[in-house]
Amino acid sequence: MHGLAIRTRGLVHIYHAEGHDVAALSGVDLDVGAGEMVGLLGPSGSGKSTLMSLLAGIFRPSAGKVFVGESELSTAAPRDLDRLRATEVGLMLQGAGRNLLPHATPADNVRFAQHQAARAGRELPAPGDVLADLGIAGHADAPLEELTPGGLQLAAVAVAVSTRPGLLLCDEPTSQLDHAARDRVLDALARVNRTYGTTVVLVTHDPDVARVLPRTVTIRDGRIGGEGRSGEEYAVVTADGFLPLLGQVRDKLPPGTLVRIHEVDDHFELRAEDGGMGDE
Ligand SMILES: Nc1ncnc2c1ncn2[C@@H]1O[C@H](COP(=O)(O)OP(=O)(O)OP(=O)(O)O)[C@@H](O)[C@H]1O
Repeated sequence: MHGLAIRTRGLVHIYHAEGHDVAALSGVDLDVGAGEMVGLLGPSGSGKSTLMSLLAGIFRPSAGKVFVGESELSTAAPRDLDRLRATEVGLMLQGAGRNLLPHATPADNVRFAQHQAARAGRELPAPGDVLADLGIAGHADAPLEELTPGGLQLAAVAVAVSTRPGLLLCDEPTSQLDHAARDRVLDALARVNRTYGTTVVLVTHDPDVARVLPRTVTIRDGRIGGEGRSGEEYAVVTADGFLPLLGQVRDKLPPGTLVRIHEVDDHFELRAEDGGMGDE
């Protein structure tokens, strides 16, 4: 068991686009325990892919800190980031094809993905074993054209876990798959998580996927807007003491509304000053 924990503090990322800057993340405090499996949800453009890139050490944050295991990625030397990506962090980009060499078999793809880690002296599993874990050993030496969309996605997972990383990051691993293929890919990710203790973070837009994940984190406007536990939604108090409003409550408490929070016995009541609208 060798999962890596994630910790971000005050994470900010600004893209310097032509003529204007875009704040993609504006203060993300996220803790993921070693060996957790977490879904990252949120509307399009909310900052999910940016967060994944920062966790993978592809970008450096404009401000704030990112810890993956013992490594602090925002200040790590480029060669340490290279080494981490080659060995300890598996990244699966959106769309199976972006993760695979088109003219190589699944086994060759896994071998190729292991190359840098082998040079770094990491002990590596046999490509056949990696593919067997994902249930596609039978296609190890088949041309990629012979694989179904679900099979291709599993081959992409195999590439991402070819070095038995401590952290696996997957950007929409189940999009564009039918339900049976989606469930096979989800099962495979859950098996990797269970068997090797790999920490898994996956971006999804699919409510059915979100429902079966033990934990989800929703990004809204570049911040953590809520968390889910087995389908139940919660707001999360930020490190600096802010509490975002979720869903309908947000419509009922427009900006500028004055609220008081009362502690009553074993719970809190939130009372708006304009006549009780939005009680509780
Ligand atoms: N290279 C870039 N240059 C400028 N702005 C960017 C760049 N990449 C992303 N953005 C902007 O940053 C914000 C966050 O984008 P990001 O791709 O992280 O969101 P997302 O939640 O992953 O969206 P989606 O679900 O559509 O993939 C958006 O406003 C987006 O337009």
